[in-house]
Amino acid sequence: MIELCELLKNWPCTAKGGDFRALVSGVTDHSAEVTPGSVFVARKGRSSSGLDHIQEALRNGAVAVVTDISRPPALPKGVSAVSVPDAADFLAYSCSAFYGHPSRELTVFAVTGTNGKTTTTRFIGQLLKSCGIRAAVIGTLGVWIAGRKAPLQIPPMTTLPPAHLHRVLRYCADEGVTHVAMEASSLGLSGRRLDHCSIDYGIFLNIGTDHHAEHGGEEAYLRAKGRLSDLAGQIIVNSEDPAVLSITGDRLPVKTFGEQSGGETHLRIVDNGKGDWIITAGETHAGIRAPVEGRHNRLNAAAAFASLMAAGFGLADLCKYAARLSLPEGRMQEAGGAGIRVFVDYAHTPDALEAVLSALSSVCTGRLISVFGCGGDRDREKRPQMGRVAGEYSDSVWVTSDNPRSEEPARIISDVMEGLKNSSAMVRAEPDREQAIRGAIYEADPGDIVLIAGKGHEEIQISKSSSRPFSDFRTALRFLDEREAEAGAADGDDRVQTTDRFWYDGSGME
Ligand SMILES: CC(=O)N[C@H]1[C@@H](OP(=O)(O)OP(=O)(O)OC[C@H]2O[C@@H](n3ccc(=O)[nH]c3=O)[C@H](O)[C@@H]2O)O[C@H](CO)[C@@H](O)[C@@H]1O[C@H](C)C(=O)N[C@@H](C)C(=O)N[C@H](CCC(=O)O)C(=O)O
Ligand SMILES: Nc1ncnc2c1ncn2[C@@H]1O[C@H](COP(=O)(O)OP(=O)(O)OP(=O)(O)O)[C@@H](O)[C@H]1O
Ligand SMILES: N[C@H](CCC[C@H](N)C(=O)O)C(=O)O
Repeated sequence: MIELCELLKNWPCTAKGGDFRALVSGVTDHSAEVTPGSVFVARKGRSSSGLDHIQEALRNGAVAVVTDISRPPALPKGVSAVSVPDAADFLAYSCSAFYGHPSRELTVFAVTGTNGKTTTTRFIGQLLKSCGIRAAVIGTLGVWIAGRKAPLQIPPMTTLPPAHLHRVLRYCADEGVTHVAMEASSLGLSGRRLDHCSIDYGIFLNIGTDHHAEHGGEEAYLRAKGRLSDLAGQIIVNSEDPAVLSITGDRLPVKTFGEQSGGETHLRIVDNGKGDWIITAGETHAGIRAPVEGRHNRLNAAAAFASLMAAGFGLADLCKYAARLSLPEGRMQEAGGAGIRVFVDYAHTPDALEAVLSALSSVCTGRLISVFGCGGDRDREKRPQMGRVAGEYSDSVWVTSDNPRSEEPARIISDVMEGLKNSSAMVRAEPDREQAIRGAIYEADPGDIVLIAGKGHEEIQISKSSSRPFSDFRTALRFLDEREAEAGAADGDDRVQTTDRFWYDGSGME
C-alpha cells in the first residue's frame, strides 16, 4: 500500500481536505469496486458521469475523490478532494503506480486489429511456452498463464480497465511471468485503458468494419486503433493492409508480415497449395505444417512469428513449435456426426465471416450452409455486409439472432436480409437461434459443411428480456446426436474425426 501523497506526487493537481498520509488500498473509477481506503476517480463517461456515483464510493469507504469535472460536490471532512487536468490520464497512471508499474517488469506484446486479436495473442503465448518462457495471455477469453486459466476476478472485457489491468499484471509478475501478450481493442485504446502501460511491441493485424457506431464513425475508429502506435516501443505491421499502413503513418515498423515478398525485416508466409506453409524471412526459408486452417489464421501466425522475431526469438525454433499451435475455443471449432462437419466460429464482422467461409468453401465437397445473425446495439452498417458475404459463399443461409441486446430481433434480421437480396443461396429467417441451428443441421447431407458464426465461445445469449445460457457448440452437438439417433445410426463410427495429420520435419530450414 502507498500513501495518498505518494500517489499524487509528480502529478499536477490541487488537493484539499482529508489525510494526505492516508494509506491507499486501491484506485478505481467504478464506485462499486471501492473498498475502505480506495481512491475513487470520477471521470466523465458516455452513459454517466463519475460524479453521479460519488455517494456510493463514499459509502464504500473512499478516502479521496479525484476528478477533472468542474464543480464536484462538497465531500465529507476526512475525504480528500483532488482536482486533476485529465482524470482518465490520472486513472491509468495511478493504477500502474499503485501496483508498482508491473508492466515495466514484463515484456508486453499488445495486439490490435478488427479480427484475430484473441487468436494471435494465443499463438504468441503458445510459442513462448514452447520456447520455455512463462507467458501470460490477456484478452476476451480471460487471463491465461502458461496455458492455464488464472483464477482471477475480472470484468468480461477484451481490454481490461486500468484498475484491473495493472492488478493482473502485478499478479503475473509475482507468478514469475516474464512475457505478456494482450489484446488492445479499439474501445480500450480510445478509452485510455492502456495509457501508462509499458508496451514493448504493438502488433497491427488488419482493419475492417466494426464498432464504428460506438466510436462515432470510421475515422474515430481508425484513430483509436492508431493510438497503439503512440503507446508501443516498437511496432509490427501487416504491410498489405492499407488501413493499417494509414494509421501507423510515418512510424517505421521493426518487422512487417504478409503474403508478398518484402525486404530484410519482412516475414512472408504463403501456402504451397498442399497445406504446407512456406515462410521466408530475409535469407531464411522454412516449410512447416501447422494444425490450424485458413488463410486468416496463417496471417495471425505470421503476426505472432514476426512479433517474436522482433523480440529476439529465432525463426528455426518458432517454426519447430508451429506444429503445437491451436486455435482458441470457438474459433473454427469442429463438431461432426453422420458425415456432416459443423464448425462454430466467432466471426461477427464482414471480413471475419468472409475469412472463415472462404476457408471452409475450399474444403467443402458438398453444400455450405451458414447460420448467423448480428449483435444488437452494435454497428448497423455491418449487417447487410455480413448478409452479402454469407450469400456469396453459401448454398444455404439461416439468418437468426446473435445477441439482440435491447433491439428487436426482427429489425436486425431485416437489416441482414438487405445484403441477401441478390443472393442465389436458399435464404431463411429464423429468429430463434436454437431452431436455426437445428434447421441447418437437419438440412445437411453427408459431405456438407455447416458454419454457425458469431458467438464462438460465448456461453450466454443476451436479449431485451433475459441473459440466458446458450452455447452454439453444445446446441450443435445436441442436434447432431439427435439426428444420428433418429437415423438409427447411433454407433458413432461414422463421426468425422479430426486426425493428427500435421508434421514438421525442419526441411528447408537454412
Ligand atoms: C464503450 C466503452 O468503452 N464503455 C466502457 C466505459 O464506459 P464509459 O467510459 O462510457 O463510462 P460510463 O459507463 O458512462 O461510466 C462513467 C464513469 O462512471 C463509473 N460508474 C458507472 C456506473 C456505476 O454504477 N458506478 C460508477 O462509478 C464508470 O466506471 C465510469 O468511470 O468504461 C466503463 C468502465 O470501465 C465500462 O464498463 C464500459 O464498458 C461497457 C460495459 C462495454 O460494454 N464495453 C464494451 C463494448 C467494450 O469495451 N468492448 C471492448 C471489446 C470490443 C471488441 O474487441 O470487439 C473491450 O475491450 O472489452
Ligand atoms: N486475421 C484475420 N482476418 C480476418 N478474420 C479473422 C482473422 N483472424 C480471425 N478472424 C475471424 O475473426 C473471428 C474472431 O477471431 P478472434 O477472436 O481471434 O478475433 P478478435 O479480434 O479477438 O475478436 P474480438 O475483438 O471481437 O474479441 C474468428 O473466429 C475468425 O472468423
Ligand atoms: N466484443 C464484441 C463481441 C461481439 C460478439 C457478437 N456475438 C455480438 O454480440 O455482437 C462486441 O462486444 O461487440
